[in-house]
Amino acid sequence: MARRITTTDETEEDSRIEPKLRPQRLDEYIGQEKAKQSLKIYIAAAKERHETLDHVLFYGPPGLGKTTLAGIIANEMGTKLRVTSGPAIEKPGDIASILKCLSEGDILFIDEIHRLNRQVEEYLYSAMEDFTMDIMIGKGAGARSIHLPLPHFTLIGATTRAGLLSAPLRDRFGVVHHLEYYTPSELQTIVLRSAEVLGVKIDENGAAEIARRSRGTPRLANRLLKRTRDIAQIRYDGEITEQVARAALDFLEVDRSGLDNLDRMILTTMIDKFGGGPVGLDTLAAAIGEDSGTIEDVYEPYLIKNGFLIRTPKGREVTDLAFSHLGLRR
Ligand SMILES: Nc1ncnc2c1ncn2[C@@H]1O[C@H](COP(=O)(O)OP(=O)(O)OP(=O)(O)O)[C@@H](O)[C@H]1O
Ligand SMILES: [Mg+2]
Repeated sequence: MARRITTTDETEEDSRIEPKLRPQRLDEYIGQEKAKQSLKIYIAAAKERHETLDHVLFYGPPGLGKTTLAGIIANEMGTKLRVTSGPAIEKPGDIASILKCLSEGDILFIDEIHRLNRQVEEYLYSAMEDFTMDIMIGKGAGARSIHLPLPHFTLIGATTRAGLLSAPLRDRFGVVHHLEYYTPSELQTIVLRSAEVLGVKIDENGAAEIARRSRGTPRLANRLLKRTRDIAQIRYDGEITEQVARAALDFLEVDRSGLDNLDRMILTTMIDKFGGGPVGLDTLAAAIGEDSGTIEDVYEPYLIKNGFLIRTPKGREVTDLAFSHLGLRR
């Protein structure tokens, strides 16, 4: 299936443009007030004591700003950021060489930290807790383990699902924050800021229209801004007004609630073929030609969160809101 414009996963285009759009300081970071306020305090306190910040874990859906926050923390602490990811660290030797190269106060960012393998994870425990590591020297009968001190560092972990982290690893983070979906008004501010960085002409209402259709996700807001800019430039006079944004987003088939064709297809299939449900997940999957795991993990959460779909013991059911959104009657 073709990639959806509404995906919140990082695309190749996103990774080219995102570094430019990432806020560098806490004060430029919009929304996530709770996380921001507590980080502000912890950072100030650690700096005043000339200590490193406690290990930090961010969890929450893709594209909400976990990587961005890791960079901001390094900037605010005035330290170096070393970036890696769970799947990139294959063996204990890999993590040992990363840890060996850290300097006092450095920040180590491990993205997708739930994907660390068991052995690597166990290795991290002592590094996080007492800033030491045990390494094996030699082989066979002559092998011995030596105990090495490490510099004090801060580990920042990011994951989309905290539930996938083992308890011993989770417990070693002193600061844990869940990132929340953004409100339309926060996203509007983000769109206006990104437009400024990219040199795109846009007015308040144009930004609000993009924000409403961005599924609470800055990554998607930025992507829709870029696509809308292209359409504004070719079909209109370049400036994104509410009317231009509306026309562009309709053209991109992202509707006024942020639903795309696939979302609407799921809802209409449920209505046309199953009278709106309840319908079992597997039956629905077969009807739309997708596997049930993908429906459950990727397609359905946004529909459920926004009240278009509910899960009942008998299966999935569309709501009155879905009927009225599609202009249909029960
Ligand atoms: N609070 C914010 N203010 C402004 N821009 C933001 C904010 N949060 C995220 N962004 C923008 O959204 C984009 C995606 O953010 P980021 O890469 O940090 O998400 P993520 O949570 O790490 O996603 P993933 O789970 O896929 O790694 C970035 O380009 C950044 O510019
Ligand atoms: Mg990230």
